[in-house]
Amino acid sequence: MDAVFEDALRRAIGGLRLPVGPEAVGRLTLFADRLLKWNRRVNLTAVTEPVELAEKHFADSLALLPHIGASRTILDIGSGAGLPGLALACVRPELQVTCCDSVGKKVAFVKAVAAELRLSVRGVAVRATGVPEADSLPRSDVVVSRAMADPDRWVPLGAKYLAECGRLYAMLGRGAEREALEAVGEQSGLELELLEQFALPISGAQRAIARWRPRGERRRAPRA
Ligand SMILES: C[S@@+](CC[C@H](N)C(=O)[O-])C[C@H]1O[C@@H](n2cnc3c(N)ncnc32)[C@H](O)[C@@H]1O
Repeated sequence: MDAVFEDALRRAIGGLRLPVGPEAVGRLTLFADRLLKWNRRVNLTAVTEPVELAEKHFADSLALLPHIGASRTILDIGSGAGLPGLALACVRPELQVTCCDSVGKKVAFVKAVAAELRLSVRGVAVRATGVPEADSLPRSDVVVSRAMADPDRWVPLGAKYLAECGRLYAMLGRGAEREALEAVGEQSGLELELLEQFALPISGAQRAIARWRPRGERRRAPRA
């Protein structure tokens, strides 16, 4: 992977004030290098321009870091080539991360990079159906999807995988409407706890992170 990617990644991480050390930048750069190499024979991503890849995929995925606190387990449903799950594990190797996707070749890629980096990331090739045991997917402290489905479809599905005191996240593009996110949460017994709208620092592209908690749970510093 070239220096252009690494420089853009550092700039984007700095602009978002994310806690990412030099060793993690090294792991993320290796991840990006393998992504572009695999992408020549297996279609994993449409974004191959280094600055765009660094900012719009990698740094954007890492925007979840300040929110996950002391959580120990993360389930990324529809992780594709490992975003955000594998990227988060590059920065927080102590996390137990499960990346799931219905496309086997994407999961094969995640498994190969996780093995090379010796990260505790489990790849599961399955179409998540909302039944954790049947899907062989763990209930987790953080259940997240990025660009996987509209909140209307994601929230009722993702809610089924929450561990006790867990938090459900959606990583969204522009156009996240608070009222709609509140309503979709209510239908699944959840309460919208956070909606953070932000701009990526290089392109100015708009992003949002939404977080729901089980309704009625006492407000506290979340584990997630
Ligand atoms: C647009 S891609 C996003 C990939 C990745 N999260 C990212 O941000 O680059 C959506 C992915 O979700 C996967 N997907 C959609 N529905 C799924 C389901 N029910 N279970 C598992 N994977 C699913 C698709 O196979 C696809 O790889």
